[in-house]
Amino acid sequence: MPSTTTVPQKLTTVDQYKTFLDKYDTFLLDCDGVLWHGSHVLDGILDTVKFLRENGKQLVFVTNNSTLSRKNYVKKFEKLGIHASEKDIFSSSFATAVYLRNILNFPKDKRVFVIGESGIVDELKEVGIETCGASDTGVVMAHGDFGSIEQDPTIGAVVCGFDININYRKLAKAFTYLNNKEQNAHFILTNDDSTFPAPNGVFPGTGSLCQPLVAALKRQPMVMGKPNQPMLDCFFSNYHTDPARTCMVGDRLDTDIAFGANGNIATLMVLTGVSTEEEAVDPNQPIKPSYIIESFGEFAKVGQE
Ligand SMILES: C[C@H](OP(=O)(O)O)C(=O)O
Ligand SMILES: [Mg+2]
Repeated sequence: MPSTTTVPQKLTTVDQYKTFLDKYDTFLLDCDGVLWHGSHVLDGILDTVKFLRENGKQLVFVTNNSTLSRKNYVKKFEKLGIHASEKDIFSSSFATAVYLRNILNFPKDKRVFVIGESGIVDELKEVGIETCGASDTGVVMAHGDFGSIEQDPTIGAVVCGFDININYRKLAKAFTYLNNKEQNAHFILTNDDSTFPAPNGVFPGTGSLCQPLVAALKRQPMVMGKPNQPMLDCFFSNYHTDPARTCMVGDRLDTDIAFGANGNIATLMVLTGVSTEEEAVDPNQPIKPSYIIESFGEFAKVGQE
């Protein structure tokens, strides 16, 4: 149940895998660091997904990666050999759109300035929210250009997600809108993952990219993704699974495992992403996984017996 167990159980044998799998009907699967690194599917994942589905398990994908919309995630999954439908994919860009529309009731006459990629733009468009800023990609500034950064009263929120082409101009515009106290624009992060795993290591993630704004504004943003309430609400308002037979599978203690703990479901931490086994068993670690396994692809061995 809640992932604050004192000692996580390390799964290492096929018998232990079987016993574990028999306990759960639904698996919430993190993507980066569990299923893949970028566009490189990890060993055993395709066979594991096939085996679990053949045995009636429900797989739902929950990713803090805001760079794609759910529609484009479906295409990514298909390209990588995994069938997935939009309703089974919860991305932080989707959670952001749901939050702006349903919780903030975002005004029709306002726009969102985006530091981020198409995932945010497309998901906000899906709920009828106009965006700007994404087109600033590649637009560099010269020291004489500060005059081109002007107030914009139509901006009701700044949303910051992973933006591989983040630049000073985007930060200067976002700062200008957020620093205008009368405008009172919302400051929203799709997720605050400090890093993300790529095939050749970890790199700065959204939580690191937005720090210039946090420092300049002396203001903390609202964060949508795991382990926070907007992503929890997004999943649990769409899926009514039995918490006792639902397990979150992730590679990060501070997002995935904390998300499972906040949702009062069991958690399985894999060692193919960011967090390490040493961190997970550290007595000072506040949130511990229920279980640990080398990789999610290990479960393919149950099907190969
Ligand atoms: C952003 C990305 O999200 P995930 O798919 O792991 O939630 C990551 O930080 O690894
Ligand atoms: Mg991950």
